[in-house]
Amino acid sequence: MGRMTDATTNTLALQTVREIGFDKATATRAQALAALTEQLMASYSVSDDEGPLTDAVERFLQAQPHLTVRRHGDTIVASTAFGRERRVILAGHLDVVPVIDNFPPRWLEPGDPLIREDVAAAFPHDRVMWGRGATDMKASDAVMLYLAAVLDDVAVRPRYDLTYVFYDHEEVVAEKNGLRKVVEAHPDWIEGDFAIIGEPTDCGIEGGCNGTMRFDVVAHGTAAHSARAWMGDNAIHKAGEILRRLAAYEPADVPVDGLTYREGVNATLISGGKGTNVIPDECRVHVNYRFAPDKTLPEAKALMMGADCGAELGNGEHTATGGMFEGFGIEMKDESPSARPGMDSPLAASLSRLVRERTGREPLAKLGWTDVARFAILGIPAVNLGAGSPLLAHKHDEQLAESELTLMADILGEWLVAGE
Ligand SMILES: N[C@@H](CCC[C@H](NC(=O)CCC(=O)O)C(=O)O)C(=O)O
Repeated sequence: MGRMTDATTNTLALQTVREIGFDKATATRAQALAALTEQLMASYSVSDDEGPLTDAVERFLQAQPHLTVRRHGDTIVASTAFGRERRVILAGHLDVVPVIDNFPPRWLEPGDPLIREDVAAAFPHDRVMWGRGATDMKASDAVMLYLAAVLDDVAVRPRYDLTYVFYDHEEVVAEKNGLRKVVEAHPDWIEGDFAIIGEPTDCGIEGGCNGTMRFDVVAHGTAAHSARAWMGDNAIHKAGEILRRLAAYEPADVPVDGLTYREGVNATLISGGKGTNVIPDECRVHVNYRFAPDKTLPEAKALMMGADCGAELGNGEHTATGGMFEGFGIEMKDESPSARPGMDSPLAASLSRLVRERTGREPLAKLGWTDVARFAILGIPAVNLGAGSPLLAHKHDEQLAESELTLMADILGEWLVAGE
């Protein structure tokens, strides 16, 4: 499913950087942010391989005397105890999607042909960090680690107590999500009045998030020799109807509480066939549905496969009784709810005001799925605010202009110190 061979993965994992840090006495803020970003990016951490990076993050946070550091699996939770009335959570995931010739990372100097035109146009004088995780979301992790080190209540006195969460397995099936596991095992570690998730937003605010569900749509047939095809029934040909329905789908823009969420239904993987001269008896189209926060998970499911999924066919498969894939087999793989924008909470509103002052940007809708949805379920208002363009997340040429690091550090540093 898009993963590299073990040999390639192992070679890349061996190149990983194992220590992160900067010299507090001598590094400027820009140097510290650049160093942390470089080290995080050079630490190979595709989902399932976050261990070495988690160890390095844990050591870095343990070296900060004002933090209490706890670990559950490959998730680190580091908290202050400044005695403030309210607590803000800063959360970032450490995993990245699989690399595609974009690891190890490197800095590109202005004028380098690998710098995208849109990035060069927006940041003509910047160095650019190129490689997997530049936007999703090691740049933001670097900024949050920097803040964790410097907001110590001695040199800088934050308005809030702070909890930093660096977690594993965000990019994959929900049951593996490290934040979910910590919330279940240690709910008292994740208490707070507001949360900021560093998913990429170009240093603007992105409110709420689309929900996501992934499932296989299955066409069945009968195997036979391809020289005697009439003895079988070709499942790959039948899957043409699944692709036709997908191609006919028109993405919808859905306004929710002032933000506009774009929905989507897309095939992301396809498989079928057992031999080059065998009529295939099964074809699976893996479908990803992104749905706006005006819909609950059951409502979204009903649109894809009917309100009641029909009889279990075995191996977890059901027949869709309605919706877009009516008549085909459905095997659910993963589902995560959407979250409404929540921009009316006082802390979200004040952060949003500061972002507007500093960048001129109005809040937008988060189109990917993020853990703001988890915080919403916990009753903790949350927004996405991170360095790097969300439009570049998961792309081969993922990249980040260096000044986004200082802009994010400026915004968060100022807001956490000045407060509401
Ligand atoms: N369980 C889900 C997890 C998918 C999470 C992933 N999130 C992002 O890429 C956020 C980046 C952004 O939009 O800023 C996603 O939305 O695919 C699954 O496995 O699908």
